[in-house]
Amino acid sequence: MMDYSIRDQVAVIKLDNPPVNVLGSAALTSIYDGIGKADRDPSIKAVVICGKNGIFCAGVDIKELDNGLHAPWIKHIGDFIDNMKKPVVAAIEGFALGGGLELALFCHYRIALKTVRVSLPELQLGLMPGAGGTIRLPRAAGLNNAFDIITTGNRIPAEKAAMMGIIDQIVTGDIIEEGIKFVKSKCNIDTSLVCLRMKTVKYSGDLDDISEAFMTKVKSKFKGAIAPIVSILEFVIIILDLYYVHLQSLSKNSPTYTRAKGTCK
Ligand SMILES: CC(C)(COP(=O)(O)OP(=O)(O)OC[C@H]1O[C@@H](n2cnc3c(N)ncnc32)[C@H](O)[C@@H]1OP(=O)(O)O)[C@@H](O)C(=O)NCCC(=O)NCCSC(=O)/C=C/CCCCCCCCCCCCC(=O)O
Repeated sequence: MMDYSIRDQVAVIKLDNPPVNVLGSAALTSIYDGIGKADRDPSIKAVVICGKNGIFCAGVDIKELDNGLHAPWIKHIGDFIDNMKKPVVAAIEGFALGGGLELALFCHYRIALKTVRVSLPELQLGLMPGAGGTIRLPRAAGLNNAFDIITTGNRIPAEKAAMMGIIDQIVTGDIIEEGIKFVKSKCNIDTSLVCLRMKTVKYSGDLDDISEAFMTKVKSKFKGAIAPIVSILEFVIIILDLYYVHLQSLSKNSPTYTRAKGTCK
């Protein structure tokens, strides 16, 4: 499910679940174990996560979702990386889709070949991007881009993703070599400064206007399946309301305040 190797004090965790490196229970366990091993090993200075077979990852194994994925749930990997002092880079080729993009967003950095496509297609499958996509994508790409990517499921080419802030660097050549070179240059960086979860969401305009506009768009697009879509979007909106930072400054009459307050425990 995963190859673990060490190159020049960098741990290389290579997903190996042919043909498209989906994340089932066994793959998730091996990634979690690999990251833990790299973190505990004092000789390791940084980590590269990449995929075999010319693809980073096609997401969570849809076939396993019916039966329920077993621990460690993908979010545990994100929680672990969030607290790591050693930098972790996702070295992406092919596709990073759904949980695959969410795994990449857990990492401190993302580099990609020009031919890469990324997306969060969960909504089209009746799922929500519940492995951190709703939290991290807006922090990488800004609110409008994130809503657009989440609600359309469109595959975003690498260069556009880089302009949005999802990809840190486009590279050519061998993606693993590039990953090692890149992450070695980040060994002295305070990872908490590049941890997406710690960042605030950039947006321009009024939060209520932005969210209502997207809600209207989604309602018209998913006719007949409004309830789950709306609840997914409500979830996204509530996260984006940034209660910790933003709630205090909202007018008590704002719909955003009412919605967030009612849901925030
Ligand atoms: C573009 C592709 C990747 C490749 O295309 P191609 O080369 O043409 O190959 P294919 O023929 O399409 O595929 C080859 C085979 O692989 C199978 N395949 C592909 N993708 C998957 C997949 N994701 N799962 C299973 N199997 C897959 C395919 O069927 C072929 O098999 P076979 O040869 O026919 O047998 C292309 O394949 C493609 O586009 N794939 C689909 C990509 C996709 O849609 N990905 C998204 C998957 S969903 C996901 O990732 C979801 C993530 C988050 C889930 C959240 C769930 C809800 C959470 C609840 C919230 C509450 C939790 C709170 C917990 C807490 O707080 O703690």
